[in-house]
Amino acid sequence: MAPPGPAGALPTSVEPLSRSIFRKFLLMLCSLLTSLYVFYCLAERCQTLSGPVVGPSGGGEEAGAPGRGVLAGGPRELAVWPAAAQRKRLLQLQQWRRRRPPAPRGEGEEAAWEEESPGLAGGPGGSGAGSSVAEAPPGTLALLLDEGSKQLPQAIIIGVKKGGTRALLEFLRVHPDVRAVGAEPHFFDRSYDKGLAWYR
Ligand SMILES: Nc1ncnc2c1ncn2[C@@H]1O[C@H](COP(=O)(O)OS(=O)(=O)O)[C@@H](OP(=O)(O)O)[C@H]1O
Repeated sequence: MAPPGPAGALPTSVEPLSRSIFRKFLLMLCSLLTSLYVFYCLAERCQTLSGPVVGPSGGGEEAGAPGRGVLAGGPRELAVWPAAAQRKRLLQLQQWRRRRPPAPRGEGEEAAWEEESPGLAGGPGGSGAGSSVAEAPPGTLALLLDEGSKQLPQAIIIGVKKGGTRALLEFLRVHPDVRAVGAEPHFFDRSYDKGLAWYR
């Protein structure tokens, strides 16, 4: 029979075991923290990236065939972008209307308001030397012209077939103050008898 070991023999056999568990725990904690940090960095990077401009999929006249030479993104994509910009501008204008001081007002009040909202102070509704539509945020002009309501167009592109009218429309559409119909309405040659109510 083996002689009993010295006092403390049991703790020495247990110690390496707990040490290895502790080391594993540390390793797991480190890898968890590293993956959390990587995830955090990626999330931050995603926020700073601009979102993709994605148009609704599907064919149709507006979708445009490849190789038509309009823009690399294709007409569908361009048709979507103004809608997002419009929503943003609508919000801007709503904020601007909320913040606009009631008229009439004194010179002091106006100056204070213009200090508070320098980017919007030039919008219509303001007065004085600094007020002009050009100083308002982009897209304000279209909103102030009651964009979204049923109106007759302010400009019409007329052209022969294969004359490059689609390309012109798509390039104009890029501007945030330009709102264009999706498909060609063909009012004057096909739907004139339906009247202006149809055209609006
Ligand atoms: N800047 C410029 N220079 C030369 N050619 C151009 C330009 N812009 C558009 N295009 C060509 O015009 C064709 C499309 O014209 P439309 O948009 O009027 O076509 S459509 O009739 O409405 O279908 C189309 O030609 P095809 O590709 O032969 O169909 C376009 O490539």
